[in-house]
Amino acid sequence: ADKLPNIRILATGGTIAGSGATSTTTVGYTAATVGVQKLIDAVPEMKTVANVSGEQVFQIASENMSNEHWLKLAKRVNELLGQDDVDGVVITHGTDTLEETSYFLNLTVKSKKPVVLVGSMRPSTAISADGPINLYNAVILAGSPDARGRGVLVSLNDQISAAREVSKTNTSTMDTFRSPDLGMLGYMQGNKAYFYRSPSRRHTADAEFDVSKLDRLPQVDIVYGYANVNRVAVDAHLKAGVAGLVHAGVGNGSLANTVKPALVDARKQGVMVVRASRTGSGIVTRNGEANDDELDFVAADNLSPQKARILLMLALTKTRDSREVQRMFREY
Ligand SMILES: NC(=O)C[C@H](N)C(=O)O
Repeated sequence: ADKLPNIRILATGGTIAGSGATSTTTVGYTAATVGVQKLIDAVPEMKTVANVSGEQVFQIASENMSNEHWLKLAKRVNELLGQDDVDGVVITHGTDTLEETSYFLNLTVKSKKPVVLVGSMRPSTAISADGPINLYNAVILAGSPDARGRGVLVSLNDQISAAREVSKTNTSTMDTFRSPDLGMLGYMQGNKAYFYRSPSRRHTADAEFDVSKLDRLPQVDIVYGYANVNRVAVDAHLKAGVAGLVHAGVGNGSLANTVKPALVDARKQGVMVVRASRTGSGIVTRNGEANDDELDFVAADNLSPQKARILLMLALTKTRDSREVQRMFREY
């Protein structure tokens, strides 16, 4: 067993650690009830592919994920990856915000060692639960030399995806994790990881963000665009003292006449404004549907509003200069 990789499993909750009333309960179950040792014991096959040990970092349904959870997790991952006796980390996580935690770690983990996020769509008590096979594959992936240096990875449903691109796209099917337009990085098949490409934006060891000394992050919120929208939400966030706002606009990040003046007011008060899109794919062009140079706004590139929020929070830990923030949105 000497040559097997040492993989630490950090458990955070979610449906993968959920249980239902019966084996046919696949909705209306309770997330985050099963502890990490039980998750490991359910997949004894892992012992043949890695030396696995577990640790419960917290135990929540991922709709309750917070900045504080992220800081705690990032610090722990960095601590572990700094140890010679840890070759990779697997994080079990609820699927609702899995894409957000992955991108946060993609920007804050300081190592080339593999970090793999995994979840499931069916609770552990269900017929054909997907958690055990997903966990098994995630452990193999985290122990694969080929996974090194590719940024934080997400693996469910026999697929490998990049933290920056992947999103939960369906409320309940097992093929819910997709990277619209850009596609996955590879497959898990026959106990092996197969890669076909790598993310091209900066990440992990090459990222400039450092959360090691932070115990909170700047407040950044999202406001949504839709027909008949008004400025109430922007004003409320402004009043609450937000440091940044991501506008999940229609189309190419368009701003309604009713909302634009509110965002201009926000910017004048020092709030950083990022224009994103609610469409789910594509680039929000700088100076496209709004004159960002003149308004001093930032365009989100092709980051979803929820991922733009994460990059903006981390950007605001380093700068209050909108051009510098725009540079980061080009590079990460
Ligand atoms: N499938 C899941 O994991 C959903 C659950 N609500 C969670 O994100 O924790």
